[in-house]
Amino acid sequence: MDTRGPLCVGIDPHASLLSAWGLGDDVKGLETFTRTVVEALADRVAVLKPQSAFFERFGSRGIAVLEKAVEEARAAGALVLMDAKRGDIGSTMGAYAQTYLHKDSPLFSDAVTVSPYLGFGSLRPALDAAVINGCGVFVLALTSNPEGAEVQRATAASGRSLAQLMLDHMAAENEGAEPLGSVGAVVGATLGDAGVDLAINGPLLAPGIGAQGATPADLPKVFGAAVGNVVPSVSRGVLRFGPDVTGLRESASRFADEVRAAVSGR
Ligand SMILES: O=c1ccn([C@@H]2O[C@H](COP(=O)(O)O)[C@@H](O)[C@H]2O)c(=O)[nH]1
Repeated sequence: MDTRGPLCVGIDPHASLLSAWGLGDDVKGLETFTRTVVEALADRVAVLKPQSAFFERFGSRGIAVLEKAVEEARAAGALVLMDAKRGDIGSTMGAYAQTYLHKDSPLFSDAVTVSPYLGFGSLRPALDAAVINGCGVFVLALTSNPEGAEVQRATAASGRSLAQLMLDHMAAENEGAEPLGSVGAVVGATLGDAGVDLAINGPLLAPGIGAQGATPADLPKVFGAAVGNVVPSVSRGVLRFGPDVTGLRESASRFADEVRAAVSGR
């Protein structure tokens, strides 16, 4: 993030994008789409975020495309954040941790998104694996979709919102870590003022820029004093400029410039 700027670009091979790129909605189309994005961006953006669902829908052959993309993106110097939003009882979380956060796994990634809504403690195997293996987890706090609020803004027994309760757990995990801890939060860029304490001493993934209507200019309002720790994420907003490699690069570069201007106030 220091050398490349904080932008994260999502790899979301929607059927509609495959079609717009002149590709089939099949494994060959998926492979061409993914390779094009990785070749265009992995040597320049800080983070690439494959959305696992779009690969899983093609079964084992889709997963094979995903494995190759993870390996090639990391080899080109991008961090890979696997957007899989896993969450389960602790014993099953252990298997998810092995899938994404263990070095000998074919899907080993720099970080994975997880859901804490089976209880923050259920994430323990992933939290521990992240620290041991030098990786990260991004925990859902306040998601970018409007439906999220009915759960995430609900009041917990402590009187805090559920999202704040989760953020407080994240802050405890990251306490004392420098420069930032291994536990990040997912907080949508679409929220207006987030209205929670985001001082978790960890990175803040901000999806929702582009197709969901948020812009980089919204980041200071949503994140306040924590804006310097934000990793803004755009998928369709960049991908719609493909398959032209220059189009993809220019679009990512425009978003990166807008983020820089918004965060520095210039
Ligand atoms: O709160 C969340 C968490 C994750 N996402 C994911 O990010 C991308 C957004 O894609 P766009 O095309 O930029 O809208 C997608 O993979 C979501 O599953 C999110 O949107 N909000």
